[in-house]
Amino acid sequence: MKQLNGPPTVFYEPNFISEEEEKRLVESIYAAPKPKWQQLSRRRLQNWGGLPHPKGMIAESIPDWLMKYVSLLNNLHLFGDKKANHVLVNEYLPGQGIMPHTDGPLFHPVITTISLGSHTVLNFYDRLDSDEVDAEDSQLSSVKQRQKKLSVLLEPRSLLVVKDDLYHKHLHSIDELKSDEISELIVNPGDRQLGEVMHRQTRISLTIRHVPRTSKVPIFLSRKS
Ligand SMILES: O=C(O)CCC(=O)C(=O)O
Ligand SMILES: [Fe+2]
Repeated sequence: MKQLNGPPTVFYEPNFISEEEEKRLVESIYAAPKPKWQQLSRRRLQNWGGLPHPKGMIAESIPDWLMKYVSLLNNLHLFGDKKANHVLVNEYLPGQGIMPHTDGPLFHPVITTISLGSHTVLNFYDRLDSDEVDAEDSQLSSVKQRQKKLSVLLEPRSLLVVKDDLYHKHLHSIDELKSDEISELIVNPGDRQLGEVMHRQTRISLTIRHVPRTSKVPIFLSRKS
């Protein structure tokens, strides 16, 4: 996997999956029952594998069409001696994004992301001493004063792996834009020219992680479903 021209703890692999695989994944995600979607104010998401919670995640099995990719990453030993057991699906329409945040203590500090349908640009910021890191999925309001440190162009079908320092000491975000301009901050522009503008389409991301605290469903609960 390619190491980027930035901190040593970010890896990027273009065309990690094929167009056919991308198409199948998108179809399966949109075939999920409607209540599987959780609508946020400016994007929507699906949780697979359970709902991460400070008290532990009640593990649910991940369907085969998705488990295929979880196993693929596990077999690459990307999570050290851990195995990924959770997939967060985020859908972003053009103009949608995610505020600067850290993924917090609910996850083992390796984030792997497969992008589908569109490119986007993921930004990283230094964490300030005043930032509360231990807050769950801490969203920070003082965004405006924050300087972007680097950005990564995430192309459709690519895999991104972020870990260790970049996980703990930085925040990440996606700007709420309909298009992105190739800037000097992008560490992997490929053969794109500075100033080139890329228009976003609907993007779906699969964030595949290991949730350390899990518990089994109590028998009386599993019977009810
Ligand atoms: O969509 C992405 O690539 C990033 C998602 C993310 O940062 C998150 O859900 O915590
Ligand atoms: Fe995140």
